[in-house]
Amino acid sequence: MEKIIVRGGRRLSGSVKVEGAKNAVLPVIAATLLASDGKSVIRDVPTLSDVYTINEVLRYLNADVTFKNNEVTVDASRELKVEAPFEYVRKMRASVLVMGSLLARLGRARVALPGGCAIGSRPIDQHLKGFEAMGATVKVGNGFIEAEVEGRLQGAKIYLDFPSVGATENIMMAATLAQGTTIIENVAKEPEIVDLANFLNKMGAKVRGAGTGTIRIEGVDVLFGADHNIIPDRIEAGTFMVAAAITGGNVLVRGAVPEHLTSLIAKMEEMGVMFEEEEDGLRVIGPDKLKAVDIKTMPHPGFPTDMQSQMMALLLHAQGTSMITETVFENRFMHVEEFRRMNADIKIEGRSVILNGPSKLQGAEVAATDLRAAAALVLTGLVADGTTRVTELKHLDRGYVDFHNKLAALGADIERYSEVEEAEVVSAAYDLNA
Ligand SMILES: CC(=O)N[C@H]1[C@@H](OP(=O)(O)OP(=O)(O)OC[C@H]2O[C@@H](n3ccc(=O)[nH]c3=O)[C@H](O)[C@@H]2O)O[C@H](CO)[C@@H](O)[C@@H]1O
Ligand SMILES: C=C(OP(=O)(O)O)C(=O)O
Repeated sequence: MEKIIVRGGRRLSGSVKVEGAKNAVLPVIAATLLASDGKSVIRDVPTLSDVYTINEVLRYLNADVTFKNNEVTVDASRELKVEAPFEYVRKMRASVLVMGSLLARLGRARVALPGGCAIGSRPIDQHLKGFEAMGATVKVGNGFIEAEVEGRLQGAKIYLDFPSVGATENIMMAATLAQGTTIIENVAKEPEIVDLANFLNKMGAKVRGAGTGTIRIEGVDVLFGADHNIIPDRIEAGTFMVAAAITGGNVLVRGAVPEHLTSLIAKMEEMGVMFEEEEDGLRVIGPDKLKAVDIKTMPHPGFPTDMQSQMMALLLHAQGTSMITETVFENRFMHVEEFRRMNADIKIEGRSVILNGPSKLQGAEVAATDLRAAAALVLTGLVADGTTRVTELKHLDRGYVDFHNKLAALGADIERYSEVEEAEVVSAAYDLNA
């Protein structure tokens, strides 16, 4: 088992570079399947386990995929298979994003049912509702979802019950090759949706309105491979913003796009954190004392649920009582128990948590319950008294490249070990003391 070991008490300073966005690159790679002609070249791709997984899914589907030097090349011009099996979908729910592309290109797609995960039940009914509106027959059975259409998908008017990111992306991809015009209403407005629409348009699609509440897609007959640079990861940027603020540090987050981070910056400013926009990023200056604030997660441009646990770490360190309300996922408070192991004064009340700060945080052995919780526990370790050991790092590796090394370069006292290596370090320390 691998662990991150962090000792609290250092102020962070210097600069850190943000990677390409995980949540943008996964749908973009899924969209490359739409091209029956030509290669796609995707740049600024982060070396994350989720990227390796989506590449494996595409290879299984018979696309030719290479990944080196942060560049993914996909040639999907060969005959493709229609099925994404459970072994991939289990590893990463976003595998379900190949469904729209396969259905549009082949008229059929068979994808293992994703099931729930640590943050909620996460159904995909809105994705399927969209495919059905476009003329597909959808069947669920034997652990698979199968969608099929005779001839081509047909343009349709689709209203999403909730602005789901994945449903917006899957339906948008399917609609690019449909016959006629598709209008999707109440869509997600996340920057990653805009990035996907930009990529689809480079492939020859006609997508308008991404970033607003209504997207209009005029179907075309064929799409081609295209080149694309992925946008910077706003959640990774936000995580380093919290790292700077929690330690009272001064850090330049290179590549952070302030317009993608409006709600987070506003909340952190309310807490007393200062920001300076610089040419290549955003400087974050943490105050000596942070003020308590209330937060409610919402679809973009509201406060992102993917920053909820990192913000919890920051609020534990603030003066006074705060409330965080999670409205996007019904079960995204699994990390609360782990924070309690670090002496956090925090309680769950329905869909909210109440935090009393500043908690006298103590180092402890804690286990990551999901990707963002992993980062949040490390952030808490940066200010806890003593040593914190964070395990279950498979979650962290889904979304952060070299997290501990980036923090160490900013001055954090942090290492990552396998259990065997840790035992060696401890015994070497005993030898030195002997
Ligand atoms: C790979 C990726 O981009 N992941 C992001 C994406 O996940 P994902 O695309 O799965 O998130 P959605 O926006 O679809 O889900 C939001 C909410 O809608 C519900 N829902 C969704 C679809 C559906 O058909 N039916 C339904 O009820 C979900 O259960 C959840 O409660 O957006 C989330 C919300 O910003 C982020 O936390 C994830 O990091
Ligand atoms: C929840 C997340 O991702 P996913 O949708 O891939 O599980 C996340 O990035 O925080």
